Amino acid sequence: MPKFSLNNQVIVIAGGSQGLGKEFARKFFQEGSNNTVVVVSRSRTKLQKAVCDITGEKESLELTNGFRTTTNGASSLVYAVCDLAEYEQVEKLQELLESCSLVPTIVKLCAGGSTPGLFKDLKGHDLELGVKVNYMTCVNLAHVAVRHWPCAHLVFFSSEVAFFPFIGYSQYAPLKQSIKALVAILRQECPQQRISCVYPGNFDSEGYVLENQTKPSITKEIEGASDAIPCEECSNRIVRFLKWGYDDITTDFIGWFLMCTDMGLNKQNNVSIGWPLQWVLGVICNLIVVPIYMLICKFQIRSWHKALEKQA
Ligand SMILES: NC(=O)C1=CN([C@@H]2O[C@H](COP(=O)(O)OP(=O)(O)OC[C@H]3O[C@@H](n4cnc5c(N)ncnc54)[C@H](OP(=O)(O)O)[C@@H]3O)[C@@H](O)[C@H]2O)C=CC1
Ligand SMILES: CCCCCCCCCCCCCCCC(=O)[C@@H](N)CO
Repeated sequence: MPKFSLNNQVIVIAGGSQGLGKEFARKFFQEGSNNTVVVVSRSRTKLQKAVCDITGEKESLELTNGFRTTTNGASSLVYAVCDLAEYEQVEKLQELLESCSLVPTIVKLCAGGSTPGLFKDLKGHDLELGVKVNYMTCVNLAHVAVRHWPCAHLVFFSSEVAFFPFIGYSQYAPLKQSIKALVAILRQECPQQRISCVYPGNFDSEGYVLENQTKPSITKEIEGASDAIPCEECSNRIVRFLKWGYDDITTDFIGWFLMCTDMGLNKQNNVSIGWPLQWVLGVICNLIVVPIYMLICKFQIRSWHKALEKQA
């Protein structure tokens, strides 16, 4: 299994134009050496701005046929426009990388985002976007990676809601649970490949600011246990865990605790921090703490519905 290092890597960052993806790009570019960082997303303008922000240059470089990395040990940062929800576009991206003799050693599958709201209030378009942005981007890129880059370390980004889906996240949580299932299967099918999965709690990104504009108050209330941390802090924690060799990663205490309650058959071939403790704590909590919490939660949701009815 490859050890995680910030040096001498070829890194593809899906969703690298903003938020956590951009923060990872900055880290590899500024803190590491001899890296080739490729940030990938749909929006050319966002990508160009992200690259310029990180390099401090006026111009950004697009990955094109014939691109060659520098040979002086410095890192390069380039962008590639690709809607990762479209399989053909992901294949084109792979061909482009191959034409530049770039074989990724790390793939970060950071694209994702939610439109919180009650299921009945969401538009058909929102539902489709939820599937595409959160799941199709991951499954497409993972497929190309497994076929063409069997030595690459894959880092998936799910969410704490994969352990506990709750009111307001119908457009999002089922897809983050799907990522967890995909990861479990890929670990069995590709034992030679390092496959990590991060289950972040809230962190303060562009996407987080946007989702908060439509987030129902009850959703905010329940997820209050996961205070938003800065992107940089979030990426630092993730890097630390990856360096220690953990492959199931949470970014705050409540996330680690939620994982305890979900240690069943999906926890094979991998370790998370304090996993023996997680098994034991999980058993006890599922017997005692979870039933009490579910009652409290049920009560919170019922009061919220009642208050809403009164308003109407
Ligand atoms: N912020 C939070 O509180 C939490 C976030 N997460 C997860 O962590 C990851 C990073 O989150 P965050 O930084 O907040 O995300 P942001 O919403 O800030 O950024 C999402 C990125 O994904 C890209 N993207 C979206 N759709 C596509 C697509 N079809 N093809 C290619 N790129 C795409 C966007 O770029 P563009 O628009 O240019 O395509 C953008 O760069 C996500 O998977 C998110 O679900 C998990 C738990 C909590
Ligand atoms: C005994 C059990 C106690 C349980 C307490 C429950 C607390 C739940 C906290 C969940 C926080 C979810 C954060 C992720 C949100 C996310 O993914 C979005 N921001 C999307 O971008």
